[in-house]
Amino acid sequence: MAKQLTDRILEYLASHDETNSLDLADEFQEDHQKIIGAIKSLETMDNLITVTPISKKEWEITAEGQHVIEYGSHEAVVYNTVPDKGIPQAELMKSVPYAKVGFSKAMVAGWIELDKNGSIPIVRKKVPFIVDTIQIHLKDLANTPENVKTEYKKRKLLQDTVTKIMHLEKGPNFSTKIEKLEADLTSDLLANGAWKNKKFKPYNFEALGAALQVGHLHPLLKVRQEFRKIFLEMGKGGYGSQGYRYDWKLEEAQKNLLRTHTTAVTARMLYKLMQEGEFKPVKYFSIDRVFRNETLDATHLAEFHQIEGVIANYRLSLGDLIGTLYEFFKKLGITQLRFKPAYNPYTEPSMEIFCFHNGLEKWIEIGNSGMFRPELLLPLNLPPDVNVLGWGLSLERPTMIKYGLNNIRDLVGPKVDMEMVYNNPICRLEK
Ligand SMILES: N[C@@H](Cc1ccccc1)C(=O)O
Repeated sequence: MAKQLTDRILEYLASHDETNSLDLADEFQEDHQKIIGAIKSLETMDNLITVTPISKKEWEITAEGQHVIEYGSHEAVVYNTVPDKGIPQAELMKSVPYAKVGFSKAMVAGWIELDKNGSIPIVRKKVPFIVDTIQIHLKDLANTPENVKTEYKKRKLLQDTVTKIMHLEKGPNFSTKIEKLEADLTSDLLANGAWKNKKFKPYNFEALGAALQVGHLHPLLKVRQEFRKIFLEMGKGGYGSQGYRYDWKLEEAQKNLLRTHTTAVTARMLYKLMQEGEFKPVKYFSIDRVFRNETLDATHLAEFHQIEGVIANYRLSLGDLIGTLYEFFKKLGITQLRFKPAYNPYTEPSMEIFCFHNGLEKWIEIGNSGMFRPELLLPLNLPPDVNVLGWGLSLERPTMIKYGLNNIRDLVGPKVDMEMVYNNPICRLEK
C-alpha cells in the first residue's frame, strides 16, 4: 500500500526544517486540499507539528486582460484605429471590440478628440503617438506595482485569488512515527494493564456539546429582548409651532385601521398618564407590530415591528433628544450618527437618524425622531412647560444587519429557514 500522506509529510519535514502546504502539493503532485486535510489531522496530535495559516494573494489575467496583452489596451486599440484624417464616431464604435470603454478612456487620456462641428461627429487623433502602459504592465505583471494591479482589477483585466495555505515546522514532540492516541479509557485497557503504555488524546474543551433538542427563539425575538434591555438600562420603566399644515378631520381620525406606527401607543400612554392625576416625568418604550401599505420588496413587508422610545419631562430640548439618541445607539455599538430635518405631523422639529454602517461603509437611515408638538400634548392635559421627545426604528432592519440577511423574507414569513433559527446564537448587538 502506498505510504500515507501524513507519513510522507512527516518524513519530508524530518529532512527539511520547514515547508508549506503549497510546496508539499507540488513536491508530492497531490491536490492542495488533500495536503491541507493531512496537515489538519497531524495538527490534532499533541505538538507533533507547528502550523501557521497564511493567506497568499495571487493575480490572474482575465480573458479581457489576455485580449489587451494580444492587441493592446482598449483605448490604444481605439487610438490606433483612428486614421490621420479622422473617422466618423459611429463607424469607429462599430469597428473594434470594447469600443465604448476604449473610446471614453482614450478621451480621458487626451489621446483623441471629438469634432462635433460638421454634420456628423468625427473622431481625430489628438497626439502623434501613445505609450500603452497597460499592455506593458500586463505583459510584465511581476514588475507592476500593487496599486496599479488593483486599478486593473476594477477594469476587470485582472482578478485576484486568495489561497489559504499552511506553513509548517517541527513541533516540540516531533517524530516521524505517529502513535495512535487512545480516545477512551476502556475496561479492556484497564483489565490488561495496557493503559500504562498508551498515550491518550488530550481533552478538547473547545468541542461543542451535542445540540439540545429544545425550542429555539426566532432572531427577531432575540433582538427585541436586546432592545428591551437597552431601554430598561436607560431608566424607562414655546409654542410657536407651524401647525400640522393640513386640515385635521374627525372622520379620518375615527376610521378603523391597522396602526401604521407605535406613536399611537405613545399618545395613548400620555393620555393615560394625565388621567392618573398629576404629571410626573416618565420614560416609556414599546416594541410592537405596525402595518403599512408598502410595495413589497427585499427589504419591505406590509408589516413590521417598531421600536419606540419616549421621554416626558419639564423643559426638555432638542439637545436632550440628540444626547439620548447618541446614548441609545451607542448601546447598539453605533457611535456615528447624523440627523436630517424631517416632517412628522406629531413632532416638530423632527429628525431622520442616519448611522454609519461599518460593513456597508456608508450612511444608512436607521430611524426617525422628534419633539412632540404642543397640538398633541396640550389636549392630553400635559402642563405647558412639559416637553416630550421620542424616536422610532424598526426591529427588522438591525436584525437583518446583525444576522447578515439581505432579504426580509429570510427573516419573516413562510420562507424562513428553520436551521437559521436554530443555529444563530443569542443576539449581541455590539459588533
Ligand atoms: N413614528 C415615527 C417614529 C417617531 C417616533 C417618535 C417620535 C418621532 C418619530 C415613525 O414611524 O417613523
